[in-house]
Amino acid sequence: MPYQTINPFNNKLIKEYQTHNDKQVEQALSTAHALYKSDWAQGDIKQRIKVLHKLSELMASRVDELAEVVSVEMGKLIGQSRGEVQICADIAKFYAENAEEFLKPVPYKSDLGEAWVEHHPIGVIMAVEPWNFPFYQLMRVLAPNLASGNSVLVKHASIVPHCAETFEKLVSEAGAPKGAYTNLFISQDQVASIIDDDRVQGVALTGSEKAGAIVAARAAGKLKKSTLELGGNDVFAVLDDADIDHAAKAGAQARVSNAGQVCTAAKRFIIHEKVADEFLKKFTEHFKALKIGDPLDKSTTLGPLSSADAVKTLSKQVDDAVKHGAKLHFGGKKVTGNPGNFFEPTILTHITRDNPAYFEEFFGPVAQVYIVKNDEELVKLANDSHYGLGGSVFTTDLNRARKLASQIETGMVYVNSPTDTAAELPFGGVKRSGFGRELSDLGIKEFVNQKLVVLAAKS
Ligand SMILES: NC(=O)C1=CN([C@@H]2O[C@H](COP(=O)(O)OP(=O)(O)OC[C@H]3O[C@@H](n4cnc5c(N)ncnc54)[C@H](O)[C@@H]3O)[C@@H](O)[C@H]2O)C=CC1
Ligand SMILES: CCCCCC(=O)O
Repeated sequence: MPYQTINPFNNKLIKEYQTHNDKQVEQALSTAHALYKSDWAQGDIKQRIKVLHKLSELMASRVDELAEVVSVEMGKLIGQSRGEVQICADIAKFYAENAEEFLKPVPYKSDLGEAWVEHHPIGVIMAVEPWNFPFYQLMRVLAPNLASGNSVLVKHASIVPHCAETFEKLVSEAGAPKGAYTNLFISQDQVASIIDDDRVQGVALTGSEKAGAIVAARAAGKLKKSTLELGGNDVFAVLDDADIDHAAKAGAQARVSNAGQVCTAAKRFIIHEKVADEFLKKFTEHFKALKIGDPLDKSTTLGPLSSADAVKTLSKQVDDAVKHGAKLHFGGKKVTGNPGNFFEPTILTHITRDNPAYFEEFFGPVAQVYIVKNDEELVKLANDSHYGLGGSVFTTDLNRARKLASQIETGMVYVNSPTDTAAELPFGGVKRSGFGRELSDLGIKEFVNQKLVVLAAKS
């Protein structure tokens, strides 16, 4: 698959990038491994933290320039792209300020003697990343691993090569030595060969279930650990005591942000029957008010999908859902008369469990609305999913919210807010949404050797 920059707003090809051959891959792997063996990785963490501080400063000082690269290449609204660049700067700064603390030796009380756990890098990590947050997904894997001393090789999605190349240049400009972070324009087969190589000790993937299953199986076959952050079908639950104006506005935004192409987007809206009519009316009003257009235009509130294929997939999913009995409450079609990859904001209701849509993730501005009688029905419906990534509960009763948050089978639950992300908070899911955690203290320990040392009490 070629690495191409095609602007989703008008489908114009901007640039095609040269792929890397096997000789170049070997060179990258050899350089990354040699760096892992060097004082850079094995020595004082301070030299690595200095690079993360610089990387954070570089990104924070170039928000507008970098945001435009994102919006032109994958269609994100310019304001949201700025937010993505800023959180990347925040993540680099977070690990610069906290990695030393996270990785310091941890003492253990034992009768066997003085005991502690040290944290050591394990080698070269292969990262496979998607297009939907083209800088954030890279920073999420680079920052903790650069801090711990692992070298990172990255295969980015084939539709965001300019983002991939730009990020690699930023890491180098921040002072990282060659081999610390290497972007590879390579094939899926080349990814498999890299995973097989003994110098690679871990694999991190964000993307689809299909890709995750293939890549994690390859890693497991070579007894290597992987972390997976995959699809989601997150609930947005609105209880009978919720602030409906707030929930309707937050819900619409949570569904259409990044044109709905977010693994933790609100996708299944589960509404208490007492407030269903009011919520649906207000939610629909917000969808009606959306303005499609150029992601670079600040007045645009709904951008294009990342590719023409993404529109085709979403359109077929909506048509199939209706064929199987779903009601099209609003929208439902590709936007015509426009060269861009635009799909109407859409609301589907009356989806029964035998409708394929019931279990499907819609990676676009398509909301599924369900109505329940009580909290018990809500939890049953919420957990009746192959996925388990994030979720939100809107209510004014926080005790009720705490109980529901504990009962919903996902990796993350937000109360009175859409699912979000921050450097200091773990991110990840369960079931077919994957395993492992990124960010926070959990993210930096996924690919370190947590080595026990014991000074025996009795010789
Ligand atoms: N969890 C998340 O944040 C994301 C989830 N997705 C899910 O993935 C679906 C498709 O989006 P895509 O970007 O096409 O996801 P994808 O899973 O096809 O691609 C993600 C990354 O994995 C790579 N990849 C795919 N198959 C591979 C293989 N066999 N071996 C090695 N690398 C492989 C891709 O080239 C890309 O770099 C979306 O509809 C959504 O369900 C997509 C983007 C982000
Ligand atoms: C702002 C939320 C980030 C979600 C990243 C993802 O879709 O994998």
